[in-house]
Amino acid sequence: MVVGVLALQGSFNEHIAVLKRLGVKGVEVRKAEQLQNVNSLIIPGGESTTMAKLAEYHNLFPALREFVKMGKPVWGTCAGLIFLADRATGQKTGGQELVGGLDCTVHRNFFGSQIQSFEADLSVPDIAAKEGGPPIFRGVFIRAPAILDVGPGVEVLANIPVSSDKYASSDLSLQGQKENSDSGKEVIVAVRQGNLLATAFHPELTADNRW
Ligand SMILES: NC(=O)CC[C@H](N)C(=O)O
Repeated sequence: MVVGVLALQGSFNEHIAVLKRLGVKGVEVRKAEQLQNVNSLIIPGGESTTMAKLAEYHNLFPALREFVKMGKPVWGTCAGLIFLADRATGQKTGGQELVGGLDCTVHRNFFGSQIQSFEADLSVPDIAAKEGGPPIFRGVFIRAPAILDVGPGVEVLANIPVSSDKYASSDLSLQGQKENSDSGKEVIVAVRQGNLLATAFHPELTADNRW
């Protein structure tokens, strides 16, 4: 198995290092034709507008869309999640091109600016059931996006509580977002839809390899 890591910008080195740790061959992907030599792909975190500009410059979008459509496994982390989403809000003026394929709406920089980056324990029962280990995963959120809604074919793998002021100032209050058991609100931060996996956080920056 050869895993490609989109290496235009962002945390691609960190993903390659984890793959190495797992004994999996990871290769950097910068050109469309390199996608033909990999079985699956990781789209790393970084800055999605910059990454999209670089992908556009290298004419990568058609090949990336084709890769997703072919049903090959693709995992997007953070900016990579934004790439995979069918719909995005909170974009810079003029928006940005998306690969799409993942039936969800993602909100860029949902939790605020860079200094509002944080770590949080996430409840991950599905991951624990499939991969073993504790039912908790330490999520590293760096100027992270959040998923505001998902289509019926999307499996939610992790949520995070959102404070009521954040909730009131976001698009969420309009969308009847799910309430958690403590009557707080939550947003989605990890999903799976068939061959696509997406996380708003950065598992490659932790020692927990389950994702
Ligand atoms: N860590 C990340 O990938 C952050 C994503 C970034 N805020 C963006 O919108 O592209």
